Amino acid sequence: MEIFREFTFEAAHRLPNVPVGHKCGRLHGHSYRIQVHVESPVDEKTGWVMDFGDIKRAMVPLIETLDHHYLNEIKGLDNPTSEVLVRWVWDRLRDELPILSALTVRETCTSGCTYRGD
Ligand SMILES: Nc1nc2c(c(=O)[nH]1)N=C([C@H](O)[C@H](O)COP(=O)(O)OP(=O)(O)OP(=O)(O)O)CN2
Ligand SMILES: [Zn+2]
Repeated sequence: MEIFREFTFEAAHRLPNVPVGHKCGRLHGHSYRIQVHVESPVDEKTGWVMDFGDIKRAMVPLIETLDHHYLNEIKGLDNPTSEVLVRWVWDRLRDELPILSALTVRETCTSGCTYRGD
């Protein structure tokens, strides 16, 4: 079974590689949302895949690195598209959460990116 927990953070960014005049080349910010999905059989005794609190504990250091920061200044995020950001989070979370199955990053209510490690 797959469960998820959602996190939010606020951050500024600009996309340095977009065509001249593209709005995303200008400094702007988003209220990002990240869904962290984990998948494994439901444990018979606990009745859960894993404690939601343990997902939170794994994510907190990453959220602290991202929240209210200028993403372009963070190592590995010099071109902070949703696609780059979702891989950046995956690479830092996978060791803490071996049953990580998917990550969805939303920049806006209508735009986002899902990564399953492939
Ligand atoms: N594939 C991607 N395309 C875009 C990304 C991205 O990370 N990956 N990022 C952006 C910008 O960051 C932009 O701020 C968000 O894009 P968009 O959905 O266009 O935002 P709007 O809310 O302004 O959408 P409108 O429908 O134009 O109001 C752009 N593209
Ligand atoms: Zn943006």
